[in-house]
Amino acid sequence: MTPVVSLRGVRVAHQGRTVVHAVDLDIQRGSWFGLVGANGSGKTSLLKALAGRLPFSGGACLIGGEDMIADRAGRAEQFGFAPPADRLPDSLRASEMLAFVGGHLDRVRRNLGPLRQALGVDPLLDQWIGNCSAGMKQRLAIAAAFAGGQKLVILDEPFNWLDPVAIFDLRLALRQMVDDGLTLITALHDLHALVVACDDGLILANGKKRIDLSHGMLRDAAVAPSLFEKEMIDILRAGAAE
Ligand SMILES: Nc1ncnc2c1ncn2[C@@H]1O[C@H](COP(=O)(O)OP(=O)(O)OP(=O)(O)O)[C@@H](O)[C@H]1O
Repeated sequence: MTPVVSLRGVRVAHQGRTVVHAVDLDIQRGSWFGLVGANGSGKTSLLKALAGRLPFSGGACLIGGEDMIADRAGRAEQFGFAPPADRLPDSLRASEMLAFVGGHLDRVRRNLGPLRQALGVDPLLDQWIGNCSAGMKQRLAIAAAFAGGQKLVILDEPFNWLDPVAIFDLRLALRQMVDDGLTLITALHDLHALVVACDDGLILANGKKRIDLSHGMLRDAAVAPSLFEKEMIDILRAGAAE
């Protein structure tokens, strides 16, 4: 099967310092890809570049078979991307922010599908964003990534700040959307979420690919999660020590 996203040797730099080094990855359409790595390992930089919020400084980026390495605006159109929850505009109501992203609130509601219920979006719509708690802002940031209706969505640590019920409901709703054709790419720190939700993934260490997490590895991990956790922690510790 041809991957919908294919990266070859991509690099990302901040102020001339390369923080993502020659990463290769392939993501299949209708799958959930999990990116794992230590703090500062380059996950956000890689995801922002893929979503067109940063330039790549080298490599090849094929999306739907089209080379988009130099087309930041094109990548930004292709991907729904959650803004950082603490950067949402305080002076807007949630409904205004979501309508701004999605064009019209009715369209936003349709695009959210099962997330509308899972994130409890409706009771938040009339709230001023500046009056929302950290978890409420996180729900709105995730909703913003889906408001435009893209079939490729990137979420950077989506479960941060959410309460246990919201984490559970969000995971199930996202999985349902992936099973219905969404391609989802998430940075994750939670190895449990990686195992129960993701189809494939990779571990980044110091901006380099450490290992691919294949579908088979993640299915085996679901059978022996403690063993998998220990192996992953050893890999992450070794990567951080290099
Ligand atoms: N705006 C920036 N300007 C300069 N350097 C940056 C900037 N953003 C990130 N970096 C650097 O890039 C490297 C990778 O950071 P990045 O945020 O991509 O890591 P991460 O894996 O997402 O980390 P975390 O798990 O803590 O969110 C770090 O060394 C960081 O200091």
